[in-house]
Amino acid sequence: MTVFICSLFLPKTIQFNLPGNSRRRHTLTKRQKAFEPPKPPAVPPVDVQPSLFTPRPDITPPHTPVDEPSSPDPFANEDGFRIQFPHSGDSPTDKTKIWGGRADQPKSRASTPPPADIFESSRTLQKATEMGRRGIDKPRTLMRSESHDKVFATAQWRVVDADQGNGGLRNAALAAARDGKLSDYTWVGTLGMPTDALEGTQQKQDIEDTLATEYDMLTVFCSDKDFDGHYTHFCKQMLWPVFHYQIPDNPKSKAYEDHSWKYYVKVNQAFADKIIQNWKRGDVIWIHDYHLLLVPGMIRKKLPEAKIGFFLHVAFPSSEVFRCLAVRKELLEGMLGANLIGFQIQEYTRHFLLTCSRILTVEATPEGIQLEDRFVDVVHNAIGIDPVSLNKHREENEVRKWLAVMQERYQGKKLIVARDKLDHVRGVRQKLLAYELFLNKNPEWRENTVLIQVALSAGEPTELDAAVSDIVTRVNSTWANLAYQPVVYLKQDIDYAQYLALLTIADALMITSQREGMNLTSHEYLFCQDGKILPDKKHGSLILSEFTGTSSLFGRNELSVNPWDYRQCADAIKQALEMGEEEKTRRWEKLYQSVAHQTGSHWFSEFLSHLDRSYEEQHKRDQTYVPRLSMSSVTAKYTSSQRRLFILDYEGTLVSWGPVNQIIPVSPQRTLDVLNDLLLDERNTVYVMSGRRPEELDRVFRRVPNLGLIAENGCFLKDCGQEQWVAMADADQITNWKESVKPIMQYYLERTPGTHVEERRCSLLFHYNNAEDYESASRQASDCASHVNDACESLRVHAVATDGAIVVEPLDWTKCTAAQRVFKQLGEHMKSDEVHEQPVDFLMVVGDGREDEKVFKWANSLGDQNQIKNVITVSLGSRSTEAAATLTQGVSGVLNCLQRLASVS
Ligand SMILES: O=P(O)(O)OC[C@H]1O[C@H](O[C@H]2O[C@H](CO)[C@@H](O)[C@H](O)[C@H]2O)[C@H](O)[C@@H](O)[C@@H]1O
Repeated sequence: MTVFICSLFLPKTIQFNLPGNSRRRHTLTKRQKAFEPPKPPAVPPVDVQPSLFTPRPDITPPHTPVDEPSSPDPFANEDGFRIQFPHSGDSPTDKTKIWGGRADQPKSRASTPPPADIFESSRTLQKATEMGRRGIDKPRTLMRSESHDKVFATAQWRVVDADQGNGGLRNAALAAARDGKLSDYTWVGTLGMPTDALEGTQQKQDIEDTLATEYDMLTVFCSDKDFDGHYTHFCKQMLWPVFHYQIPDNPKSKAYEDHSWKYYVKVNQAFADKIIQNWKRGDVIWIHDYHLLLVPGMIRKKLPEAKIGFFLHVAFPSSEVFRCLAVRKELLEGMLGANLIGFQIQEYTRHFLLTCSRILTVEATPEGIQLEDRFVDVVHNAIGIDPVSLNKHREENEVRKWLAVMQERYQGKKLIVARDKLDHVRGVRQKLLAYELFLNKNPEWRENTVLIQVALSAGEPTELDAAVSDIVTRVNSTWANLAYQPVVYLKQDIDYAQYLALLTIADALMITSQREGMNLTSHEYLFCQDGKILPDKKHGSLILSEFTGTSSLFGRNELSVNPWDYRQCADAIKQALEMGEEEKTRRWEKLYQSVAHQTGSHWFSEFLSHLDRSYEEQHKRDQTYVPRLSMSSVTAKYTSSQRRLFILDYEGTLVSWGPVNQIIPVSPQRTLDVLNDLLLDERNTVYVMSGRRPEELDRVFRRVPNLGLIAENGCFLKDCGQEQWVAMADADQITNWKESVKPIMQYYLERTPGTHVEERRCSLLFHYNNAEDYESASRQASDCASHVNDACESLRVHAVATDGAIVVEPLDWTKCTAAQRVFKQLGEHMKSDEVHEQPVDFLMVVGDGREDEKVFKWANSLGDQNQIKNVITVSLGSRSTEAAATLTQGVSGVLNCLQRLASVS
């Protein structure tokens, strides 16, 4: 059994040894790489603040990017997108490596050809500058042309760690494998670099083979243009902002444009195809994140039996935001191809369930989504870090050396640190403004506090870069002096050793994301603050945005802030720096517990075990798995029992479905005959259950004396042989919620021609089957349902979608509660009877709908607990079911079955 871990980027990629590239670079030892002397930049970088940080002769600070003259953009493709190369925003991966650009990789062909006078070398350097990477050796001048392609087709290459992708996921998988929780696994993903130039070459085949055989990695190749449209445009300009609440009301938002959708589909399809080609029965497929939302559905179409998990690492927004996406249905349907969908925290799970119920008009329960033919489990399970590897790496010499440099450099200063990707979502601008306010308000802290902000480029320079740089300049020019610089702003990444040193020496970490799925930097910070490496620096404070997933795990032991509230953030900085040791330790200990408990390895194995359970459970409910009812077995059980109880659904089971909005005057004679025949045997008790009103059922069954009736899905009960109906539901409660729901329904009614509202005693129905425009009416109906569910949550009612109608009904009285009452009464009735051990020794439940599932479940549990010797639960139709048997011949199959039982003695 193989576990396929599918993420957009493989943990490995390819580094080419290009002619003209310095060979020295490839032969450097790890140590040499870390301490190689810097090459001074040709032009001082514009966006890096002059720093007082004087390097010691044996330690090399990072290279600063080189400013290149601006030139036409050869990376723009025909759709006007710009090729961008992704890079990591979570913690740097835990290997010392060159945080290099892509000088050594093929250029994308997604763009139109560059003007002849543009040399690739300058483009490469510009890319490196943009990407904020470490200095790179200048390759020989290359044109992006056939000859350029040939260079790549023949160049030597090697497999290296990729610096893009999800570091948290990678670390969790490695940790799970190390801990023995994951044995045979194969990664599926792209190389995260342009590959058109390799097309048709032996090189490409060799790379693919090497990754497959030596690294257990399946490479997904897609054209540069598809990748660009998928990642740079659809993922980064549409999904990423919307998933992080950058609402398309903003005139600059691109969320309404969908011309890059086709690239998103293509890349998702390439992933699905790769997995389908390699899948074997019993394999597990686990797909990760918002880049691959369609893959579960695409695989499900081809492999209905596959075990598929999906985990969303980023936030899932409120349904009000998600519904702005033009392809909202397709995205949700894609995700619902999985057996289990995971989110980081409960809030995202709730949003997803509600969004599905609104947009797809499907039934959402707290456990998941009931589709017509399948159930999809939905769960929240937060990712964590890997303390074991973190512990190992922070012991390394490089970390200690950087600590020594920083201790000396920042002696007597309080350090607030941060490392974020520079996009709007991460709230770097808000953080700097809050810091500025803090310095303005607290003169006593000026000259004693330094904010070290590492900012990773998020692609092209934007207005945000300029705005952030302006604030940095303003703060520094206001408060700096010859010996002090209040903000150290590094618009580039740092290596892992520096990162760990930064987290260890900090007095506070400040995260002000406007939204973020989780935030593992804060976990790593807490871990590094245990005082093991620097005993006199420990238990630093954590200032954390309340809009991160992590914040919901930390129980306010962090200094929780709203990043939009600058004053509060500024006060939090002061509080962090002035907090007494005792309070710092108390808070840190609690936070550390969460981090240590919820590790990446734990997350990984938990999800996979949950997927196993969901898959098994869903298969039990699967129509193709649930066996057909065996007539001989049911007959044998029937004849061997003395006290039989039948609970039979009415419409769809004993008669075909009639128009829901019309009163049915009579039942077909055959149904009435079969029921009467069953009741001829006095060992039989028969109840019919329905969503219909009591008076309707009275009319329909007036010629079946001794029949028990359950009306309005359990709100009314009429026992066998009784004249009177018993109201099960609390009348006041019903009146109360109806008062709230009616105006909501009225609102939608007025806006949707051809719909009507039906009032039953205990439920309200919004019928749209005969609407003039069915499509738009069904959207209105979903909105109506979610409106009711939002507004009436506390009133113990819920709105559910049925075929052509929204039904609002109470949560506390169901067909199941009525069936339980019937069973209880029979027990009480028979208490004094010593002949029989069980009040009922045969229970048969037959149904076809959503409301019948609860009755099946309850009945099965009575059988499991041995409270009833023979339990038979039978479902009709094609929905997934809790029933133990199915009948495929519809109503006539049910009537034949009951008739046969009635005819045996
Ligand atoms: O920038 P991308 O390549 O599109 O990827 C998005 C981000 O993915 C990873 O972060 C996400 O997963 C983390 C672990 O579950 C979670 O902590 C974070 O909140 C998510 O956004 C990756 O670590 C980031 O660098 C990427 O930007």
